[in-house]
Amino acid sequence: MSDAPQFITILGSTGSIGQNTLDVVARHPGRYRVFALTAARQDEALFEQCRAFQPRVAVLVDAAAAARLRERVREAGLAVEVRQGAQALCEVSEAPEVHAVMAAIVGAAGLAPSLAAARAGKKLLLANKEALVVGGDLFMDTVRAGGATLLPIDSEHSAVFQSLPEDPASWDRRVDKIVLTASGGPFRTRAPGTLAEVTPEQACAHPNWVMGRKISVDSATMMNKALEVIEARYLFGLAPERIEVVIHPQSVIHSMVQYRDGSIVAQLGTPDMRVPIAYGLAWPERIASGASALDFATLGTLSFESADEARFPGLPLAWSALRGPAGTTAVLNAANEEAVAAFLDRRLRFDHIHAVNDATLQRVSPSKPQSLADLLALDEEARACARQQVTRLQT
Ligand SMILES: NC(=O)C1=CN([C@@H]2O[C@H](COP(=O)(O)OP(=O)(O)OC[C@H]3O[C@@H](n4cnc5c(N)ncnc54)[C@H](OP(=O)(O)O)[C@@H]3O)[C@@H](O)[C@H]2O)C=CC1
Ligand SMILES: CC(=O)[C@@H](O)[C@H](O)COP(=O)(O)O
Ligand SMILES: [Mn+2]
Repeated sequence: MSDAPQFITILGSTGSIGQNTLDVVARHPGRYRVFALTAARQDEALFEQCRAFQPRVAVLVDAAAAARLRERVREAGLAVEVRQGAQALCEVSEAPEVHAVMAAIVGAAGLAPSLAAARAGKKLLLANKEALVVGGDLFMDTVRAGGATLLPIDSEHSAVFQSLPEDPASWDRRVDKIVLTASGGPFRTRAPGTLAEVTPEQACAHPNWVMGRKISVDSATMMNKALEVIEARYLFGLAPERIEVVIHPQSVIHSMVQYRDGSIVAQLGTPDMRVPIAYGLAWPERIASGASALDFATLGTLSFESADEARFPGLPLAWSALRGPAGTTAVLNAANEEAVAAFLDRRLRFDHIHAVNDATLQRVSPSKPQSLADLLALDEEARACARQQVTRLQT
């Protein structure tokens, strides 16, 4: 590495992953500088980050929030250029000064700027799993064509990446299967018959991780793991049947790779996203993350169980969507985003999230998406269908 600091764009800097990324960046001021910080509408939080990290650019998607931030930045005399709108997210992802882009927007809204970073050949640190679930092969083709370096930030995929051999060309030959661990979420032992009554607050109370609301609900339905199976399929190129899920309630083993000879290599650690973030930022080096290491003397029992399909009916949708025509995973993602938003808004029962996803998959038939425009059109078609299902289930 040269001595000059590397410039980083953090998409979704006000979120859980964004804040953890800034925590790691702050520990290494000589190594990293912030080029751009972005958010949807939280101008107060973004202003505080601008004061602390002095980025060159700050982006807000919401116009009124951007106007407020521009005014605050001017009053404070900060040398930060404030830009507004979704196109500005792509501009700060592909800017020539930028070395790495942390993709930490939640949902399909992160697809276009992630693709912009990939096309521009950046080091792309991918937390935004929905972007890959929607983009699929087109996403991976863009990474290859752009000469980008794609590093997974999702804890399970970082664990798999750390457990795989260095040479991707040998993965298919040497690896038997990938085993993703799942916590089982807050309702792992709750009677399935009572899931109709759970509240957004209960669903967001993850047992091991502090995360944004959307992914927390996904963990509670195990749709997070379904999205992660799809994410693993595209990242690592193994057939879907060679990707398994096991419930491991302690979230200490972050995932595993089983080799042809029966050996299993795993990555372990305390549940702290600063570890995969620091790994991705510094790869192939290792830098301090701020996380504490495991203490085996006090760790206690590590346990494992299989996922009950009656309790978690969304999990098998990962494999069925991967078996469907190209674009099916984008339909599943769009339905789930709409269903989770409706649940968080108290317009949909928790156990109806799966009903919306399943019904949307049955009603929307994708034709092979060839471009970002095709994907966005498919995403919108599936959302419209999912919204109809939400309305149907309300009445
Ligand atoms: N949190 C975690 O520990 C983990 C998260 N991930 C993944 O990382 C991604 C981010 O998750 P998390 O940090 O929890 O999410 P949060 O909800 O905490 O943060 C989301 C960020 O994205 C911004 N944002 C939301 N909608 C838009 C939009 N339409 N356009 C532009 N920006 C937008 C938000 O801005 P604003 O604040 O203004 O709303 C915020 O900065 C998700 O894909 C998630 O699945 C993966 C593994 C672990
Ligand atoms: C931290 C992280 O990567 C999350 O995706 C986490 O894994 C969620 O936990 P579960 O989905 O296993 O409950
Ligand atoms: Mn994860």
